[in-house]
Amino acid sequence: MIPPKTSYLRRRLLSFKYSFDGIAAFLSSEPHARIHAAATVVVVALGIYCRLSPTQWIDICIVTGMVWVAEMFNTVVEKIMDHLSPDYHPRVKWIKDVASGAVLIAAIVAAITGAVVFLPMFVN
Ligand SMILES: Nc1ncnc2c1ncn2[C@@H]1O[C@H](COP(=O)(O)OP(=O)(O)OP(=O)(O)O)[C@@H](O)[C@H]1O
Repeated sequence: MIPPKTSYLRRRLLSFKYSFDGIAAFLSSEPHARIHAAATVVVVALGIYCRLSPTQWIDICIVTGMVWVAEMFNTVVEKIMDHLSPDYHPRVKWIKDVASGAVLIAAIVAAITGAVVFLPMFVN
């Protein structure tokens, strides 16, 4: 917790630090996160190799970011539910399944976008 008398600027800097701590915790504790990181590196390398246009880079950045955000929120939902309700409960199943469905939608949209951007460069 940030002490109440901390200056505004220092509060903002500490908030950034905690956010980066969260990203580092996600990367170090979740195998899915490392798979996403590897996939992101491959996509960026492919984008550089294919000399994507600025618009194509924006498309790829948006869908890649969507997958990261969905996966991180899904993980948070899982952790919250495991903490609050470790035993089997149909409502927990509903909550976890919907959160996981959000990740699937983001992944499908990313896959379609990736195919639309990259496939024409290799098929012609
Ligand atoms: N406490 C519970 N009560 C009811 N169903 C649960 C519970 N915990 C898990 N499940 C079911 O098992 C599925 C997987 O949940 P789990 O917490 O193991 O996620 P996971 O396998 O780590 O998911 P991911 O692959 O997204 O990381 C859930 O989507 C849900 O259907």
